[in-house]
Amino acid sequence: MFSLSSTVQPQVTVPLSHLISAFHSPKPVSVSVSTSVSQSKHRDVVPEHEVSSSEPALNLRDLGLSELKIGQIDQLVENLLPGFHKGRNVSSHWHASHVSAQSFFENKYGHLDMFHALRSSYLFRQHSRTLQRLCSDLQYWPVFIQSRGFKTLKSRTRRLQSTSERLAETQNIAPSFVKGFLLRDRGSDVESLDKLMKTKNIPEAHQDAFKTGFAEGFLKAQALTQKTNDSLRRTRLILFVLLLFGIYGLLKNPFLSVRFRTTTGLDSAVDPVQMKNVTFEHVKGVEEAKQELQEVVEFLKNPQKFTVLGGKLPKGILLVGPPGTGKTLLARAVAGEADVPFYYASGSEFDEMFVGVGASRIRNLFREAKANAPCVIFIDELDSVGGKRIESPMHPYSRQTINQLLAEMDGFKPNEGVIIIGATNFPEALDNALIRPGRFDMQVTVPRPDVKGRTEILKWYLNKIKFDKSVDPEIIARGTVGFSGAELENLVNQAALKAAVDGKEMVTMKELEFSKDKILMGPERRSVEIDNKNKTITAYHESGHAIIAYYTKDAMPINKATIMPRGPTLGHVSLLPENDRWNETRAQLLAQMDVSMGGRVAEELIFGTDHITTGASSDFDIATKIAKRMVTKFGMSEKLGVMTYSDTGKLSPETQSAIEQEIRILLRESYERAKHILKTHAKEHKNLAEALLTYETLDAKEIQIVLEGKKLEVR
Ligand SMILES: Nc1ncnc2c1ncn2[C@@H]1O[C@H](COP(=O)(O)OP(=O)(O)OP(=O)(O)O)[C@@H](O)[C@H]1O
Ligand SMILES: [Zn+2]
Repeated sequence: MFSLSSTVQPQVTVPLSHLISAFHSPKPVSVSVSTSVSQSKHRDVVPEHEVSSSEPALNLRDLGLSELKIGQIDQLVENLLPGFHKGRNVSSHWHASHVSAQSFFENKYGHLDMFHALRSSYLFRQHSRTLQRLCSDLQYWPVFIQSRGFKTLKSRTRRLQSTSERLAETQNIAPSFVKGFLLRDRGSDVESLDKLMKTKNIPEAHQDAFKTGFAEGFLKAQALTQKTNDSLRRTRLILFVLLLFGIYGLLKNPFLSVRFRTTTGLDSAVDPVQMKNVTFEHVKGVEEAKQELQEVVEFLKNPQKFTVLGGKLPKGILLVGPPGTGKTLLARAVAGEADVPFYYASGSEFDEMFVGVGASRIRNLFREAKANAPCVIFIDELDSVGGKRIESPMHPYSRQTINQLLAEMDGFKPNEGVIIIGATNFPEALDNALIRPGRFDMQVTVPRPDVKGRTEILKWYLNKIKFDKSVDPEIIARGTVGFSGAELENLVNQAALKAAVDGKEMVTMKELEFSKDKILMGPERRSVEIDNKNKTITAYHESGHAIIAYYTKDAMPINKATIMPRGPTLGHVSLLPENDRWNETRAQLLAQMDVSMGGRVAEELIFGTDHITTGASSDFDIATKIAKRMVTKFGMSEKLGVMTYSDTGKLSPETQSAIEQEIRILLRESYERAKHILKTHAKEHKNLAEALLTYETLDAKEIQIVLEGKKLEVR
């Protein structure tokens, strides 16, 4: 029985739409008019169009409803669409063509095609409310209209195609939830129902009831499938929205986006770094470089001013200097002073193993920069991208990358407002094409800071921490010859850390000295147990150096003496030049040799020739180097004259032995002078060694107190 009780009805709303789309045959009606009439009788030969015109019946059979009695179908439709039958005969402008189609149906099946009405526009006009209500849950209106469209277009052209092809077609064009229904193996469904009734020997009288029951079950199953499909669709939609949000978030988050971009490689974008907070004020001890870059700042501030006068500024500026001297900082300061975007790139970023990636990164960088001119592009480690174009398996595509860089630099006019600043530690490694006029044609040297520069840098970084009034940055600056800005910053930072570890409130000279020694000679080795004998030898050895330094006129002033093991040494004496030495006199060089000799002389005098140690080897290294340079480079040997001897290995044996002879004499004389001083100041030597054994480390003032024969205050 087709009982569409109120409890079943909600479920029926689902298959109704199926029924509608399945039964819907919206091919142009005029076609079916002309063909159906003329060929409807030839059953055995089934021409193309007849298959089409019988499509509704096929669909009915799909449901196993083909043999339902008219009365039963009426009942079903009445239950689905109350009042439907009353309005059936209302004419519409489509009506005429429907009649012919209907008459064909009638000829074929012996009854009227009730469901035909369901498909007509008339139905919607008359029963829009009811249908709307039925379909509202899952919004079938659009679905219905859609299915109408695709059927019209496709069904006519592929009628003779095999079933499998049809299925494939259906799969492509049908809305997903209709597919399940359409894909059903039509023939087998019908057969199985008919077969079932035969095999079960169902009597004629009960066959109707059986079919009704079957149809009911079918409708329920369809409802269930629809529900499942629907919730699946909803889940998919939610996942899709979540995915979209995820991608959006990924692109918005700067940290993630950077990572994302670097991994995408080819189309990686470049973001400028605005460096408003970095100005020339932040870069200390490189006054000349700052002055040279000042005009670039002016240009970036006002490019028109330069263009009007016809002046041309360099496109590229090469900052040359050792690591950590502030090249990056200077470039940032240029952008900061001019208040323009700063694009940072490191040469190694362009050095890619993959073809074209490096070149494409350069392209992106310049494209972005040009769009945001005036601006500064900074390429750190320029030598790793712009090095001499040597083919190497490690950098297979470097040639491409550097060619791209050259092309980009040629690609814009000098006054376009883009300034490229490159930095390198090895200018000689750069490709010549890069440093010719029109590319990096301006070179600015950024040297290691001198004592004044170092003092300024130390003051600058000391001002960022808490430090004691007694701290004299100049003393530290004098003891840190050759330190770069970065190393001095590190020194101050290490001192602050040391003070914090020791629980001090402020950084004093002690911490600064400590961190200086740590950087110069490695960390202290407090845990090393040194026996008293070795400690004593070390104390006399170091005191020997200190005594010579103290009593030799041209030696550098003493800064500190210690017998605390540090790095590879057991102790050391540090001397401070009053100033950076640009030149050294003969007397100063000899004094340095004498001070070096002091250690071994002390060992020999105190412990005897048999007890001298290996500890003086590095002292002799220093002394020998000085002596050798005096003879072969500085023309300071009377015997060998004012002449330089660069490659001593290629010299004649006589000259070689003459040089050796001279060096030996210089060293022996130095040794003798040191011996003389130590013999003369044996008492002071002993006092100093004992003070070192007691206090381990003595600074310049304490050394002076001891050597003057006064007593040290107990620390
Ligand atoms: N002249 C300086 N004045 C102040 N700070 C400096 C100076 N030089 C270096 N520094 C400090 O050291 C840090 C590192 O310096 P920077 O990166 O600019 O050196 P660099 O010359 O570019 O080194 P590299 O050649 O290794 O890239 C800077 O961020 C800054 O804190
Ligand atoms: Zn020594």
